[in-house]
Amino acid sequence: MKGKLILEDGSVFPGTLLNDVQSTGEVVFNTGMSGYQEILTDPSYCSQIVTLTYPMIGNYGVADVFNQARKPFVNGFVIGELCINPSNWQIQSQLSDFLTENKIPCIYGVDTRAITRKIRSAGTMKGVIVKETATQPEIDTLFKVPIKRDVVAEVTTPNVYKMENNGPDVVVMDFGIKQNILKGLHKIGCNLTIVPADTTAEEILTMNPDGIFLSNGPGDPKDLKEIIGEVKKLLGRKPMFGICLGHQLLALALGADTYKLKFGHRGSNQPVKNLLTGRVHISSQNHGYAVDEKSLANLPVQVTHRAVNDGTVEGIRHNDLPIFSVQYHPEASPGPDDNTYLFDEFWTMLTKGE
Ligand SMILES: NC(=O)CC[C@H](N)C(=O)O
Repeated sequence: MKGKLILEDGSVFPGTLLNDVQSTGEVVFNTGMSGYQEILTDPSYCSQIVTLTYPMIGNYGVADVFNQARKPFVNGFVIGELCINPSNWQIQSQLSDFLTENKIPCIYGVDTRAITRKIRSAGTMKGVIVKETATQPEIDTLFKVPIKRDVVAEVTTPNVYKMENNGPDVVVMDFGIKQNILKGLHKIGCNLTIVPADTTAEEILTMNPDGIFLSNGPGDPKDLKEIIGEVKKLLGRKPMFGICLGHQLLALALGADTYKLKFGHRGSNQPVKNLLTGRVHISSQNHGYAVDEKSLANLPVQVTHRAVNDGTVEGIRHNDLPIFSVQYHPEASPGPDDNTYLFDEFWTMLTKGE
């Protein structure tokens, strides 16, 4: 069935609908050459319509091992060529079946590079996926659907659970955590207790962990006022490490500010400079917001990492307390493993308290 992606500014990108599902969401692009299943199941994309610049998608199928969450949370998927004869030794099913089973609206055969050029110049915007025959009132109704804001509540774990190990006890605040972050923390030996996003500082401190981890997650960090209040109460009590949304929440709790980037950083080869070592690492990224460097001026916080492409803040560290965080994704999935050294730094903090 023919369909189209329509952006808020009126631009139209025709394609073919994989299934009969229409959608509204914030349209964002990812430049990764592989990793479509990890992108689909990364909870940080909740409520967004994701378009991929790589021209052929689905060529190695899907397999459970790539899932980053219990299900995909994207609101729509816009791709170029949809591969229908995939091959991979781990393959369990076809991407098209995975999308249909999970009711993910998908439009393929679309000029996704044209969408990307549009968003890069005009900025991220709202869009809808509709059938070619949709009437103007139907399109208007879809555009009126607000972009969901209470997204962390949708993706967080409903219950506390554990991933046991012999090392230090770490409480993981789950704002929409990717599986590979849990694997990364577990691999270095951490004994993990994963708690829902609305767990209070008092509840966490009662567990008396050796450290606290703040996860990635969807949405605007400034919408999470209550969580920021709880994170504030945890500062200085335990070593803390934050990734992506967790980094933004730590910064906000420390008194800094965040802002929305024009079109975000989403891809698997984003260069980041470690200002402490001078080395540039290639990183996986997925963020639409960033910490405002000016707002750090009078805080006891230093910028440790910077995006090479646009100079924005990619990592911070507290001058006196064992607290650090990065905006990008050291756990990769998808992307390179250049940055797993950050898990080792957390380990040092947990075991030496510095
Ligand atoms: N991956 C993330 O944790 C993203 C954080 C936040 N939702 C952003 O878009 O900036």
